[in-house]
Amino acid sequence: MYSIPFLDIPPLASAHGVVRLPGSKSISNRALLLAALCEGRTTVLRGLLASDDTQAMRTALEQLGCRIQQNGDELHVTGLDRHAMPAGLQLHLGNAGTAMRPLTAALALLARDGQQFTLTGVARMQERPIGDLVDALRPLGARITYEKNPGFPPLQLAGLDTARLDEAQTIRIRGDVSSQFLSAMLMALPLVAERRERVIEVDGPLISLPYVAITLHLLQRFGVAVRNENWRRFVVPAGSRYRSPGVLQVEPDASSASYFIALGGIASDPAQGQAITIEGLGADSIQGDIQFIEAARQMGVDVQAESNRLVVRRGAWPLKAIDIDANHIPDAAMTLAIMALYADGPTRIRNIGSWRVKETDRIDAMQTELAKLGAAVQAGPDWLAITPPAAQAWRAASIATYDDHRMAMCFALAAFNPAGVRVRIEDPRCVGKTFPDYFETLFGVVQARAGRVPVICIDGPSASGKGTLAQAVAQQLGYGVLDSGALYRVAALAARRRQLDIDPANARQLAELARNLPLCFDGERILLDGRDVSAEIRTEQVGRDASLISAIGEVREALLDWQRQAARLPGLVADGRDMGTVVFPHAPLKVFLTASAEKRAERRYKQLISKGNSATLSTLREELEARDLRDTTRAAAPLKAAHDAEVLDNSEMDVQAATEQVLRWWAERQS
Ligand SMILES: Nc1ncnc2c1ncn2[C@@H]1O[C@H](COP(=O)(O)OP(=O)(O)OP(=O)(O)O)[C@@H](O)[C@H]1O
Ligand SMILES: Nc1ccn([C@H]2C[C@H](O)[C@@H](COP(=O)(O)O)O2)c(=O)n1
Repeated sequence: MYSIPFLDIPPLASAHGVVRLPGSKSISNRALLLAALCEGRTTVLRGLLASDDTQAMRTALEQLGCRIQQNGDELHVTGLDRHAMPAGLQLHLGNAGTAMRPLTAALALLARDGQQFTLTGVARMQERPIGDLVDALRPLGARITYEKNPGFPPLQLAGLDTARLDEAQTIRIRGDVSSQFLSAMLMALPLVAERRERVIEVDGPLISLPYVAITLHLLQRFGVAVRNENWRRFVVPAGSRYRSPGVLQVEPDASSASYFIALGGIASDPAQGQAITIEGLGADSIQGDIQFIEAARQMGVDVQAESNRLVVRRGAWPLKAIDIDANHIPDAAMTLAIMALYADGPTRIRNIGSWRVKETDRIDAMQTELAKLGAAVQAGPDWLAITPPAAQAWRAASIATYDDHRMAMCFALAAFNPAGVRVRIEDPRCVGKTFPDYFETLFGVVQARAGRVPVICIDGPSASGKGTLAQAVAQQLGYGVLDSGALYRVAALAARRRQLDIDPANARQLAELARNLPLCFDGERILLDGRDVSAEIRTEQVGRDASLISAIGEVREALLDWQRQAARLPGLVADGRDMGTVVFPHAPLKVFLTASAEKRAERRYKQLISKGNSATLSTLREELEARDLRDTTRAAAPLKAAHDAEVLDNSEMDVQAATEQVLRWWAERQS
């Protein structure tokens, strides 16, 4: 997950490959709750989504006394003992509507007389309506009060007046604000349907009907067969009781699939045999958002839906503009708004009033952010119309995401714009709500325009601080880091282990060894022949050997592929001696980092002492100067500043100041 202030997505050209998506949020949070309501029984949930919203539900259930154990990809949930639930709890549900609404209904009916719970969430959750659900629960005897604003969380629950529960007639609920109110009631009513049936009638139109279908499907899996009378009236039969299904497999999220369906339609080239394949989700899905496929097809995308897999290719290009009632796919419909940028005319998305009460007012947010890219956008109370920008009228934009995961995910697709401008996604961490690895998954199947992954080169002499600076810059930008010196160190160590003299006379064997290094990067660890050598390669002895082996041209040539392969999206910071001159000559930013020999020797001395090694300052300085001499005077790729490098002397500069300077240069290059 990218926990950085912004993520710059460079211009992208194409996409192909296979993706596996995380579990459905809607199914995951319903399944967690229903498993918790199976008193004493254990349910094994497979493929459950791990995200901010499911964590909110999970934490709340654990606070209530539910036992939840992770076992690899499985979650073992043992149902709550309703009589042992601790009272006086405050449950913080973040911005998870799929936790707030169903837990409100379930706890309102589960709580004993006088047993208190507070349900709250982040600021935006406190602006998301819940009054219709509370109004439906009160006639049943649920004691619920608003802590701040009437109609909105936080809520105080204070148990159930069972006398009123017995008297209660048909429950009425509005269906036109959020279908979660109806779903929440449907999941809560089996808790009080032991002796008599419970009936719900929907007032007004019912929106987002497919989400109610998921609820009914899961209720069935958990042993409760609700009678659905034409989506207007629902009957929970007398004697209903939750029973664990044993094992429940959670499908990949169909709303999350919409980004990759759009991706295939925008960026895979069928002439080159390219496609995006989505595994584990297909025509048999129980999720309403699977109907996004139809909308994508209307726009000209070629989608082949097998029972458990989708294969997506670009069909019509440009995409076809459409006019669509998207009430049945409100979440996935946001992706249509981005696809509209690649269409042959204005696209109109109608009947999406529920967007206004989601994580943010999505109609306003979409209108504002699409306009930044150059689109002409009109909006009404429940519709949006998007006219795409002309090919060269696209503008580079910094997209605000409003703490809304879907804003971040769908706007990433704007990076395929024909003008080749970059797209900045602010607060990319917000995707943690439903798809923490969204950007990693995306970058796994897309290619940068002209193969140009952004690379920042940092070259310079030993102990100038290249590695430290590279890490700091990469962290700010979410880029990967190439420590090319480590490759020379590993090659030298491998040669020593094979008792191969580091001598130009052995150039051929050394190069062969370097080309086929049995090397593996495992996070911070470097494994050689399967053994962790991360510490061993940092010794002064290996440093000396690395300096010798790096002077052999054939070895340098052999290590080129290793280094170039490190250039992966969203970008790379490469540190070494010849990053800017040889390995990445087209890099848009090259920094030559230097400092006086005195300062560098001092830094190395402190570094070694702090790690418990013995060292003397004068010897270190001599060795450092000898290394400088070898590195700068060797014939093969000597250490020198590239002609177009920015020279940065950090003798009197701390790491933060140096990092800020490099980020300033990078920002200039971007604009
Ligand atoms: N600007 C700076 N001011 C003070 N200390 C620094 C600065 N930059 C780096 N250092 C410290 O200097 C030491 C050496 O830094 P670092 O390992 O990043 O250098 P390097 O150039 O990558 O070295 P090598 O080429 O040998 O791998 C580290 O302990 C680091 O914390
Ligand atoms: N691109 C590179 C990186 C490193 N080297 C040489 C120079 C050093 O003597 C040796 C070890 O590098 P360090 O880990 O200290 O940065 O490898 C090089 O020639 N080219």
